[in-house]
Amino acid sequence: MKEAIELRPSTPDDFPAICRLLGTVFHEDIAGELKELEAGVFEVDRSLVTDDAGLVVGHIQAFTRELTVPGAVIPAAHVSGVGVLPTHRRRGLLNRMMHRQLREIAAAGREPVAVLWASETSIYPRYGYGAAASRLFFNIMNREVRLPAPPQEPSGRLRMAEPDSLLADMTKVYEQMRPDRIGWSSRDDRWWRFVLGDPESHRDGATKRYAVVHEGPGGPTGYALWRIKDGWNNHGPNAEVQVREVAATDPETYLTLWRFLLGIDLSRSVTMRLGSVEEPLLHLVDEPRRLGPSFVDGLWVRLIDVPAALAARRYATAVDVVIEVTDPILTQNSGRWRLTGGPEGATCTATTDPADLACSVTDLGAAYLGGTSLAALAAAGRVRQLTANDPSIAFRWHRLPSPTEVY
Ligand SMILES: CC(=O)SCCNC(=O)CCNC(=O)[C@H](O)C(C)(C)COP(=O)(O)OP(=O)(O)OC[C@H]1O[C@@H](n2cnc3c(N)ncnc32)[C@H](O)[C@@H]1OP(=O)(O)O
Repeated sequence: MKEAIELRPSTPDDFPAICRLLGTVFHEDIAGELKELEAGVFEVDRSLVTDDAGLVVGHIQAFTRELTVPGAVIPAAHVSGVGVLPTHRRRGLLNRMMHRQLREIAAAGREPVAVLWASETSIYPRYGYGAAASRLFFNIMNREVRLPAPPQEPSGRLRMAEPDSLLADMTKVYEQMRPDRIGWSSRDDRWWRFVLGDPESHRDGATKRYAVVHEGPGGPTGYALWRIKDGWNNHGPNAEVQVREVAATDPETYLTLWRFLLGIDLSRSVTMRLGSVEEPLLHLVDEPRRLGPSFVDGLWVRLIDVPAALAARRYATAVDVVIEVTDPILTQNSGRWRLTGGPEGATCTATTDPADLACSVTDLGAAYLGGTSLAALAAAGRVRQLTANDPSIAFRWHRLPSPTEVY
């Protein structure tokens, strides 16, 4: 018998209904420029809807992008646009969409991992997604922090212009940095348009987006994107500089960009929602506490193909370990896997040898980018270390993951 609510691939004709649905569940109006931005990255063949007698009541999609992981850049399904209408919630529709999507990604065999940003942290562990990367939220009292003095003879200059006109420079900087920045996603032209998109509805009373590029003798070495929310109170000017992204290929550029952002006239605070947990700013200012940093979860990782994913990244130290994995959804991942490798590469094969470590696919996903320590998960009782062969250090990396964008 046909199920009352059908789960089916989307068609191009579904797009307006999908926008209405996502607008409803995320409490915003997806129209105008915002709808165009969504259309620009929409991949109809990676979108599923649940359909109740012709009405789109649920949606899930994936984007085809790359992700930087320790020592490698790999294909990763970027899952997004998950929603179920309030009239149809808690009837298992997300369950159905999520299971089917995971199976389809696995069957296609292209992407060893999937990633997402979670609207609520309790939703995704049940589907094998582990919290793999944190981000830092900064709320900076910019008049109360000092940066080191600028160099006597700066090696470059700042050039402010319309963001679109700086696209080539920003792309150059981003691509130079991306191979070594764990958690960064590839950005083709469509994704740069999405990142630079500036719909009025996202400004919340702030200005349009501004951009500045730092130009060194050999070309662009960094850029920053921000808006300003104007404000005045009894003390006078009280504007907030809202920093979206700062990318710099060298420390001098980084310092120059932050000196510029922290010094914008009439501002009394600078905020940044997607700071790296290793943001160099923490080590530059004289009063790091005045940066007002707070941790939040960022990127969630799901290992689609455990052996392929484990072999795709590199390891900080030599590793030769047997991991027993449980995966109730993609059951082909369940079993014992021998991971052998180190900084130069790795292999991972099925084994019948006894396990050194036992964990769920969710916890392995959490540890995959080197941002969550297996030892910390073991201390929480989520990972079981069964022998003295502990791969915790090998799974870390010289940089912590620093995802840059919510998609
Ligand atoms: C990657 C992204 O796009 S993140 C964005 C996710 N979307 C949103 O937050 C938009 C608003 N919320 C929604 O649209 C819906 O509530 C959804 C999509 C989160 C859940 O859809 P539903 O169809 O109600 O979920 P479903 O009935 O399949 O529930 C699956 C399980 O998740 C749990 N669950 C569902 N939503 C939530 C939630 N918001 N918080 C905690 N647990 C949840 C359910 O309790 C259920 O648990 P069980 O399997 O132990 O019984």
